[in-house]
Amino acid sequence: MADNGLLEARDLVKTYGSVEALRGASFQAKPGEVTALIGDNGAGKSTLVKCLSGAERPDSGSILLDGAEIELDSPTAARGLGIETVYQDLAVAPELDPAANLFLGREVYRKGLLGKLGMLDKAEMRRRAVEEFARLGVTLQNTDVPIGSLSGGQRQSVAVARSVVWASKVVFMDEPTAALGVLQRERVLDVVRRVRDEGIAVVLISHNMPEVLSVADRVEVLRLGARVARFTAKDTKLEDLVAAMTGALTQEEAA
Ligand SMILES: Nc1ncnc2c1ncn2[C@@H]1O[C@H](COP(=O)(O)OP(=O)(O)OP(=O)(O)O)[C@@H](O)[C@H]1O
Repeated sequence: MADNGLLEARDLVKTYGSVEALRGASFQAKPGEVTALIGDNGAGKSTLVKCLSGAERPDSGSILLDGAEIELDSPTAARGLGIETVYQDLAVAPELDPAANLFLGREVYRKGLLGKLGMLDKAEMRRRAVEEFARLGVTLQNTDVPIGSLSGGQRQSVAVARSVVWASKVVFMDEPTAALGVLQRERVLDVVRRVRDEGIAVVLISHNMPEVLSVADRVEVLRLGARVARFTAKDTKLEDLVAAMTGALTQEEAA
């Protein structure tokens, strides 16, 4: 459980050749809140998330966790600080069962002879997976089958759970409900809410504005590589979000 985890980006600049993907972008994600990161296509959302999850290095600007400046030179470094990312493209291994997916890359081994790593401890992984799925409210029809045979919503819930289980501070979710039906979408959003309620800072990247307003506590808007507006979701209408995304409404000076 996290009781801290304020993540901040200050004035991030990132260029790809002649393209300025981020032009002094700032951002804040607070513990125990869902912060939606929205913006039109090409606004810089993915680039910002990549910088904040260690997949890209900004050219300039600073990143702070709990008020202290941090260097994120790899996704492993970010994970080491409790920052996890759920990608849009469902990073699960379809041929493995849900428990094995939860522990993918972080497998539990039994102690072998002379302290060497022994066999995979499947029973322990399964026990912990059942516990974690219950905690996060992930209900699976069958936990003994390859995840590829589950529904899209169940697969996505496992993908979300997999990052969340290891995240102690911040989780980025890039369009976690894209391509899901209405009921499946609700199930994934319930998992998102539970994670938030455990005190993690959840960052939701979404193009679905009704979904943003139903699940987010705060909304930060990027436009042309800079933050242009911030909203408290409960006081905000869909039109306000659209106005900020298109540039009709500007609260903050773009860098
Ligand atoms: N690896 C790259 N090489 C060159 N240009 C890039 C690269 N990544 C992003 N860009 C450019 O940077 C800008 C911001 O892209 P980014 O993907 O961050 O936006 P986005 O807000 O996530 O958009 P979308 O909603 O369409 O996914 C775009 O103009 C994009 O073409």
